[in-house]
Amino acid sequence: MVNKIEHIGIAVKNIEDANILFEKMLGVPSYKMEAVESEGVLTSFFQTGNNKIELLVATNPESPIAKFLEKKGEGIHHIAFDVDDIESEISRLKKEGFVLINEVPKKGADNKLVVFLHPKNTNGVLVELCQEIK
Ligand SMILES: CC[C@H](C(=O)O)C(=O)SCCNC(=O)CCNC(=O)[C@H](O)C(C)(C)COP(=O)(O)OP(=O)(O)OC[C@H]1O[C@@H](n2cnc3c(N)ncnc32)[C@H](O)[C@@H]1OP(=O)(O)O
Ligand SMILES: [Co+2]
Repeated sequence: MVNKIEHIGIAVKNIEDANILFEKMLGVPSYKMEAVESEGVLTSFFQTGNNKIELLVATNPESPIAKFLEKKGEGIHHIAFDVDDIESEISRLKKEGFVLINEVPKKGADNKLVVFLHPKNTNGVLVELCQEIK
């Protein structure tokens, strides 16, 4: 079951500047900054009500965020959904014909297991599924 939107990922060039901007915009400070080496990203999370924003800056030139910024500039990078059982969602979505970028869940930020669906058959939207690590 795909539940609520877990976070919206936004690619930024400078995380310090973006933190200041989003704190002004949302009226709350970032509650957590966390590097995810495997993705070559440093993340910064904001929460307003039930909504989360994940700011992402590249920590190396091979990072997907570096490539995205080069190609498209700053902006919305992905939409993440909360799921109860990531393994069953993987098999369900594969049966539905979606292309998974990683078929084995990997450790994401904010204590989650994550997989990504390729934007080529999601109407151009990079979709992430997140399961809370209990
Ligand atoms: C996991 C930590 C954290 C968390 O929440 O816990 C994160 O969210 S980390 C986020 C960063 N990690 C990822 O994005 C992993 C999944 N992404 C990838 O594997 C790649 O970025 C991929 C496969 C989506 C694209 O990589 P590729 O090397 O193929 O780049 P191209 O520029 O050649 O793109 C191919 C094609 O896809 C379009 N594209 C790329 N990125 C996006 C995007 N974010 N949203 C929509 N579309 C995207 C790109 O425009 C190309 O389309 P084309 O029509 O061929 O121009
Ligand atoms: Co994310």
